[in-house]
Amino acid sequence: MESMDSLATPAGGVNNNALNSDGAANTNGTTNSAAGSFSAVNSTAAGASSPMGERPIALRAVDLVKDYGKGENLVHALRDVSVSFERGAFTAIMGPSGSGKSTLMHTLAGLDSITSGQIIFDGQDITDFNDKQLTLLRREKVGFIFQSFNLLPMFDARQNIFMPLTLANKRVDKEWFDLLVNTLGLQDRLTHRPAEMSGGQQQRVAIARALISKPSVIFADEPTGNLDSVSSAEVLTLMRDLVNELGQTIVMVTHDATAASYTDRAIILADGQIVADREHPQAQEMSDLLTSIMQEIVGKQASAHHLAAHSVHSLNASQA
Ligand SMILES: Nc1ncnc2c1ncn2[C@@H]1O[C@H](COP(=O)(O)OP(=O)(O)OP(=O)(O)O)[C@@H](O)[C@H]1O
Repeated sequence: MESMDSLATPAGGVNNNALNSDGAANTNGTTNSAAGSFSAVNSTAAGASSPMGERPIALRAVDLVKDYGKGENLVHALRDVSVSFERGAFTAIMGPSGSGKSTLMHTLAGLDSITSGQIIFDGQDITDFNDKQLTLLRREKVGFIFQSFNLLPMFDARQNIFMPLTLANKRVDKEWFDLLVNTLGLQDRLTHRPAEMSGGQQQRVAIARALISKPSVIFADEPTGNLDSVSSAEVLTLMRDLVNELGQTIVMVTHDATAASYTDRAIILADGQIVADREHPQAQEMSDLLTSIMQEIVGKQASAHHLAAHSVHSLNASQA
């Protein structure tokens, strides 16, 4: 098995290499979504067709540290994480439970404060942003997709999609709304409330809601965690299309190696650090990698227990 050290990329797993936008779709074997396609959209800002090495960076973390608690309760959730996310790339954040995936996503999205380090969002250093600035950043530049959809049950699909604009007191771009609705195949669902829709349909509404304000980055937290395999594939294909055809930047936390295979790149965290960084991840490769990382963690824990037990035994023996 590869050691964790050898799995890690140099300099904290950062890489500014361009991702091959063509290869991602091809190697993942994804097809155009049944629901529609974004081909009508101008993708100049996308960078989706940018040659290798020329994509701008949408989001960057430098030496990011996040601690929770104090003293005995101190937890190092992120330990000096440095990573860049290219504009127009679809990136998966993976890792065992408790490895820091949510913490990384929340800090990058300005939802959670950091202990030290720096976060550069769209060229802006948001590290010292106050609450008001962070609220504005989240409203204007960030879209969220959640495992549990988080749609408001008393509102229909149209009202849910409009919600970020309603809250920000902004006008709806009718053309953009129509494009999203057509592309996501929601034309005949707009007057339905969440309870009247399938999980896949609800998640498509949530994707439209995340996109309505044209965010710079979309953060998706286990977006297929509550979906069956058919709906998962549909949602992931749509997300892939958003990246390929709109140049949307998406950062997705997932446990699912198949979901990761739809992305351009997968980063694996273990114990608050990046231990692997793969372009064009394949499902089997990611599954094997995660298994080996878990085995390494279990092995370390077992030897720590063994060491502790041995120390206690030696102490008892010396006192006898
Ligand atoms: N609010 C908090 N207070 C104290 N510790 C926390 C808090 N949030 C997270 N942690 C700890 O930080 C570490 C990283 O947690 P995090 O939720 O980011 O991991 P994760 O990889 O997203 O886990 P999971 O896959 O189970 O959601 C864990 O040890 C967790 O217990």
